[in-house]
Amino acid sequence: MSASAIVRLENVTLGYYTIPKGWRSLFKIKQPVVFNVNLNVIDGEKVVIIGESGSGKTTLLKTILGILPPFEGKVYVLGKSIYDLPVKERRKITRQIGYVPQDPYKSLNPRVKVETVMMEPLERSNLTESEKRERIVEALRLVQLHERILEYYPMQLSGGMMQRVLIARAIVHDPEILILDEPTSALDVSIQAQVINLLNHIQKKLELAMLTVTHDLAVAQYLADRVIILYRGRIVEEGETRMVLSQPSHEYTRLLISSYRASI
Ligand SMILES: Nc1ncnc2c1ncn2[C@@H]1O[C@H](COP(=O)(O)OP(=O)(O)OP(=O)(O)O)[C@@H](O)[C@H]1O
Repeated sequence: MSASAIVRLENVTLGYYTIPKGWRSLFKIKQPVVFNVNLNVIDGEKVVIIGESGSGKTTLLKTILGILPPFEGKVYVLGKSIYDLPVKERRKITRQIGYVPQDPYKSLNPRVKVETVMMEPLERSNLTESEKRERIVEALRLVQLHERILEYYPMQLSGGMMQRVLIARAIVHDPEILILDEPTSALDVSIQAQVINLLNHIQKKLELAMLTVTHDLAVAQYLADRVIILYRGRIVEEGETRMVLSQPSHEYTRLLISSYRASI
């Protein structure tokens, strides 16, 4: 494996265990939803996985985040095969990932102040309270939020501000990679471009690797050095963004591009 690979998937097949109708819960069958995926995200690289709803994007992220062991294959994060490690060790590695979940409205507990949300990734660190505070203020500054919002509850924030809080929380512990699940899909169109610009700015400033999953070709166009097209759980095409979008080789990619063009 290359020394600078932050995330690497080798021949990964994964999915869920389901209980067939009429059977007791002892009897479970494997239901793969992602098949034989190979993926490599290197230091400082921006990769976007594009796929329609149900194609397996979130499932793929769950395995990288250490919460869904694959049926087959190896998942490396920061050079370690995470499912070959004891759970405690695995968590130590996956805590070095910054993660922004799919829906800001559902991801923030309405009864928990922004300050507590921001403190969470720093709980296990050796930093002093004032160093933690400094980190938090710096992360908020990077997402262009004032520290006074630490006293707010999520309900007092707009959707765009909630998303910025989630991005700030994902970078506050200085991760090696930022992983984003549909970072713009819950936001108003007018806010989407701002969030994309912000993410590009943060990625450049912190020199982070960034892995995003989305169904939205526009997100890929503005947020990816490299795109991966996922169709029904299989990678059907990948390459440099401009090349794939201008000269798609797979039928599904062509279809995605033509429906995107028709929508703008
Ligand atoms: N906990 C689960 N148990 C069983 N099947 C699941 C579970 N979560 C997801 N699935 C199934 O796995 C498939 C892929 O789902 P996944 O959420 O990864 O897709 P997605 O591309 O992220 O779509 P979306 O953008 O709509 O979330 C779907 O068929 C879904 O129904």
